[in-house]
Amino acid sequence: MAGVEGGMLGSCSCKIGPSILNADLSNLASEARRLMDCGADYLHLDVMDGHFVPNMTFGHPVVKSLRQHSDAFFDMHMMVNRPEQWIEGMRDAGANLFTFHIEATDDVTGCIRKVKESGMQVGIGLKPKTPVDVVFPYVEDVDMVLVMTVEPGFGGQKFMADMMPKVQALRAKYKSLDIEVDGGVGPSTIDMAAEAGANMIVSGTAVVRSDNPRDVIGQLRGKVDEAIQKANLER
Ligand SMILES: O=C(CO)[C@@H](O)[C@H](O)COP(=O)(O)O
Repeated sequence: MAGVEGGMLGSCSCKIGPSILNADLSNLASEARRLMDCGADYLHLDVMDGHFVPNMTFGHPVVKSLRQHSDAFFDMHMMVNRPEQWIEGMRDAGANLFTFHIEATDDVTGCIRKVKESGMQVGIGLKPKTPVDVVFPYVEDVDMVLVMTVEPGFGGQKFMADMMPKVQALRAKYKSLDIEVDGGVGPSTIDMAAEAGANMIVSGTAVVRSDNPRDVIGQLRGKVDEAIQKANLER
């Protein structure tokens, strides 16, 4: 079973992580199995506290239960205020990657350090209105940067193409950084994300509501692999 030691980041290869937000949450274990069996590389688990975002989902007790049924790499997207308070709980629940929002804490450096000390990998997320340069001072210390391509809080929203310059700016500066995009990503928008330089692709509605999630995951992977190959040839 994958625990907090389960490393996956660092190679800047294509990874597809379905978001379970719009899945059947009453059958989380079978949804997790279904998505991993369809070729997902990891699961993106959206934690919302009703304060940082106007929606609520679940916390570490649910993650701990899910861990009993899944070996998947758990990417925790912590849409919560004061993320520090949930580090230990998520680590004990079996989370692998703890991604907090830069807007959610006054102590970004301390939060990064605490996540690392817990043994989990660490990501920093940026809401759409947050400029990308605020994350630059921390990039060398984290495993991944998440560029939100919708306002966090709900699945099924429209992809914000105007977030792509942030991805491009990060990719131009950090060739081997894992860059994740999240929100409205599917077969009709993946080209923009892939060409901008994203390599970790969160896709919720487009995958979980599809009649053929395997095919959607394959399409997303194909576009990202193609863009990575092209970028490597151009270097
Ligand atoms: O974090 C969020 C929303 O806050 C995302 O993970 C979305 O839930 C992704 O779902 P789609 O936009 O792909 O439906």
